[in-house]
Amino acid sequence: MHRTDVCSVPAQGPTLSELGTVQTCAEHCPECFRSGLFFDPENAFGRCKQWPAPQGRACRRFIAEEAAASGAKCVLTHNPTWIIDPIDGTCNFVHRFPTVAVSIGFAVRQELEFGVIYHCTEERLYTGRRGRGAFCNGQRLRVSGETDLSKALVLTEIGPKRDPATLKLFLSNMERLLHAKAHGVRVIGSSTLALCHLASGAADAYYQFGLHCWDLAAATVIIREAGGIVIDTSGGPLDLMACRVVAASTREMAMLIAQALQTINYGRDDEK
Ligand SMILES: O=P([O-])([O-])O[C@@H]1[C@H](O)[C@H](O)[C@@H](O)[C@H](O)[C@H]1O
Ligand SMILES: [Mg+2]
Repeated sequence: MHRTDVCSVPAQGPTLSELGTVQTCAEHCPECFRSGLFFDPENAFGRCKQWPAPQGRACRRFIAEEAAASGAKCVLTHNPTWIIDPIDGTCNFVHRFPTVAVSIGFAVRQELEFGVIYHCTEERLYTGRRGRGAFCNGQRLRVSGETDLSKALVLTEIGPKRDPATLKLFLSNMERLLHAKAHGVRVIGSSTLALCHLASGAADAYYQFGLHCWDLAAATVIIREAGGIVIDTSGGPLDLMACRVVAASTREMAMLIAQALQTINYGRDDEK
């Protein structure tokens, strides 16, 4: 992915460079940034002095859905890492259901620094940078702040497994939330965009088993910067590689949902 591909996205909001991405890169690794290596995956291997990689391996790394599908390992090291889902909502895309996004997150020292999610059909660019806020086409994002489940719109996604035991757990989790009187439960077919709806206040909570780090990385920064909470389904801190999440507009709401859920085991991204 070249910088110009992202920066030419037709949106009224901040471009990636306006967002501070370029500065982030420059701060983290001035030498690579000056030499232009930062955005060039072809040249990104073993040439960064700021983060010398053992045995000449890449100092800037990429974790991406299609790379993982071709057998690449998902390992989040301390090196600067792009975490990419080139098309989220693939099933929607195939059916021309217009809920499809591109998601790009960036982590340094295992800390999520910024995220960009582009809702292609709506031309909405969601951005978030740690400590600098979250925006959609230039408008500041704020979560709803809802704490009452009976007033909450809760989003989830089905996940890829369709065996009877998994489906039973999935449906039973939804049933538990409906029994707990959630105002509504929705499945829209794109975890990244569902998480953006939470960040914008259009939904109040999200949970899922079976999503991946590339579905979560960018959205996590955007939600946190919009004032929301992103945690593990156990109620503990988020584990980006654990293929599960609860996100909500408040900690209270996140804990209510975490406590209602039965675990569906999808393994870990970094053990596949
Ligand atoms: O395969 P993909 O369309 O990029 O991403 C998937 C979608 O967001 C889907 O709704 C969700 O259930 C999966 O967990 C995601 O991995
Ligand atoms: Mg995806």
